[in-house]
Amino acid sequence: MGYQEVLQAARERMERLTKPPRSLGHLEEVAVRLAAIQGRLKPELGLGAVVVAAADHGVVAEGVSAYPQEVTYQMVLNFLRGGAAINQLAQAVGSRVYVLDVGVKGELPDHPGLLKRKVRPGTRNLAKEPAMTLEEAEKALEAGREAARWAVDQGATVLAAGDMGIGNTTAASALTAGLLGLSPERVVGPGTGVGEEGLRRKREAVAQALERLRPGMHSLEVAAELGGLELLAIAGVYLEGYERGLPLVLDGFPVSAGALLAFRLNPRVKDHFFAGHKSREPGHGYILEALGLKPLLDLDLALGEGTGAVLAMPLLRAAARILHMATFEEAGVSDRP
Ligand SMILES: O=C(O)c1ccc[n+]([C@@H]2O[C@H](COP(=O)([O-])O)[C@@H](O)[C@H]2O)c1
Ligand SMILES: Cc1cc2nc[nH]c2cc1C
Repeated sequence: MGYQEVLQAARERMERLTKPPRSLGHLEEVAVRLAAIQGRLKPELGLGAVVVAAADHGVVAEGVSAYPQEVTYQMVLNFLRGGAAINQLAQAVGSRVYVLDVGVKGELPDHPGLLKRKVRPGTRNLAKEPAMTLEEAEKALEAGREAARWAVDQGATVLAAGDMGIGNTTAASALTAGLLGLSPERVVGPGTGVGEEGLRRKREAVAQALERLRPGMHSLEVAAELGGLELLAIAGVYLEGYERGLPLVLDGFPVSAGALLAFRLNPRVKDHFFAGHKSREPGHGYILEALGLKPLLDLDLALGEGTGAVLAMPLLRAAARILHMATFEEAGVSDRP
């Protein structure tokens, strides 16, 4: 049975389960979509994994972040030592963390939880010139695919992407504006917390980058122009995760910008997408709207790293169990007055 047939059969089963219709709210749609993705009426989720893609951004030279560039490198070390939010939240929900260096400035140590696939030490400044070449974009995408294969081969049954990159909300804003045809004013937000002046510089940087786009450009060319390397890797994580048949959980703004790119490269990935949460960053809402996704959580998070995605994984796991409930007929429960 194909995706649509299982989806239909799961919807029919949902109507016969021992509960009033639609009483499990949005989790019911999550459950039937999980059934369709897994091709079985009683879906089940085991191990979860998050691939945290990290890279630096030349656009930090424009003064667009509240933090210095070296925080990217320092936070990757923190991920490897288990001291970051994603480590603790992933541990709390029983999810694995895989770190991917696709463009961090500086030499990182070898570590069993780190895939070293640096394409270049950070993007070029997207306000002034293309963030990367098309060849570099393709390499970053492939690095994300490889990281996803690593996670799946180690037993992941549900996959998320996370991001780390000082300056990446500027790149994510540019990519979102470029792919959706939105103005910088609508998509640019405070990121790590820049003030009014910083916001003005961010909007200006995005506007300068958008001027280089030409009608009819391929999505991958747009992404190479705007960056960043980790956003391309994230698109690769989702494309590979889709091809391996896994449910895919989105995180906040930068991760969702990568997911939007994945959707443009293969629209079918959307069947496997779940929006983990709604970020505080204003541009995120436009992406979720464009993808037709309803976020599972709304906790005022604005961290990234995949935190909102792993927090939603227990909800997905629980939703899958709904289809294991007894039907009215099986349980001998009356279903009419
Ligand atoms: O996930 C989000 O929605 C999100 C919102 C704001 C900031 N971040 C994180 O903060 C960093 C980018 O912020 P900035 O201000 O340096 O562009 C990057 O490491 C992201 O993971 C993430
Ligand atoms: C400390 C810190 C941690 C982060 N995690 C993701 N983005 C981040 C940005 C900063 C500044």
